[in-house]
Amino acid sequence: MNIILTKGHGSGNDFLIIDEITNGYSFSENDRSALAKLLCYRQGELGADGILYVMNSDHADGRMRVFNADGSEASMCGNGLRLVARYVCELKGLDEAVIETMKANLKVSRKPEIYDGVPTYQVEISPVLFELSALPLNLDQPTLLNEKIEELSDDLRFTALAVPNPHLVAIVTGGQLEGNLQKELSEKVNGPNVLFPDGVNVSFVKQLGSGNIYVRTFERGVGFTNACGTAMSASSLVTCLQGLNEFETSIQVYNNGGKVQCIVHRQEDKYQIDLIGNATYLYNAAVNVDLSGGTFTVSHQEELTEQHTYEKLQAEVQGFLNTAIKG
Ligand SMILES: N[C@@H](CCC[C@H](N)C(=O)O)C(=O)O
Repeated sequence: MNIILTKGHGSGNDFLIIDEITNGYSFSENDRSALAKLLCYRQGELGADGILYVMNSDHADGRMRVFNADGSEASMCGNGLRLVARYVCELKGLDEAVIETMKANLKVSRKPEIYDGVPTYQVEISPVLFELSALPLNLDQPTLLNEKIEELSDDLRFTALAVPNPHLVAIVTGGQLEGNLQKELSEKVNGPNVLFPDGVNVSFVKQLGSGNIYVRTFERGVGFTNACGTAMSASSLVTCLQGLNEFETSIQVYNNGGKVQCIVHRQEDKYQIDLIGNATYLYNAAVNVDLSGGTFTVSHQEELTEQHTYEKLQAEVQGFLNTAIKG
């Protein structure tokens, strides 16, 4: 089959965007998963953290389905939703839209550039659920809020939440970011295990002074990525709950691929997060795929120039992190 796609990224979390609205593909469920495994394979010609399928919705402006690089489908993707927001808004000539995702219809909108020349979108991250059954996390208690999990670590305290994909968040020190601790415990909860039967995205978060945090995430279905949008949103919320940052105030969230802003809204005991950041396109490509043989060739690739501007933002962030993260 012949497929045309656009590769893009949100904070260096990179995706292949496949437009099922205009191109009339007739993918089966197995095809979508198999395409993710084949095309996202990092050592292959394209490589990505996942595929974003952009589809028609019968009640929203568009629909997003996200498949991780291992072929599993996720209920939500924050960085990916910014790319889909841009794609749908540009396709339909809109400045704001509603995108159907697996569990919610989410508001998205174009925003002033976070950095000169960097296309910027805001997406709604919601619903937020703390019930352990929503992840699921098999512990004999209803929620886990800044508490230890003895099977995972003697020292770290975790908060578990679904936004609505599952996240496990720990606020750590600079020292705890070093070494293999995050990798080891993430591999444990994303392999066959009793605690998280569906796996979980694991984030280590460091407070960098008021209103600034650094988040590093080991993603379910992928491994370490440059950034994870839902994780940065969930982590921002956790820091507000712990009194480290403020609700209703913009938090600068630094990551290994750049920087986003999160605003955490609280209404009684309900939460919703605005995630604001880049939606950068890297190239357009056409591929010829033989799914039964598990091979593909790239027949056309057109590089875009947006990344040059993004790299300036990235360089500034890297400079800041080199000193900020050590403290
Ligand atoms: N990178 C994404 C999340 C993608 C899905 C995640 N790996 C999962 O399986 O839940 C984001 O930006 O939120």
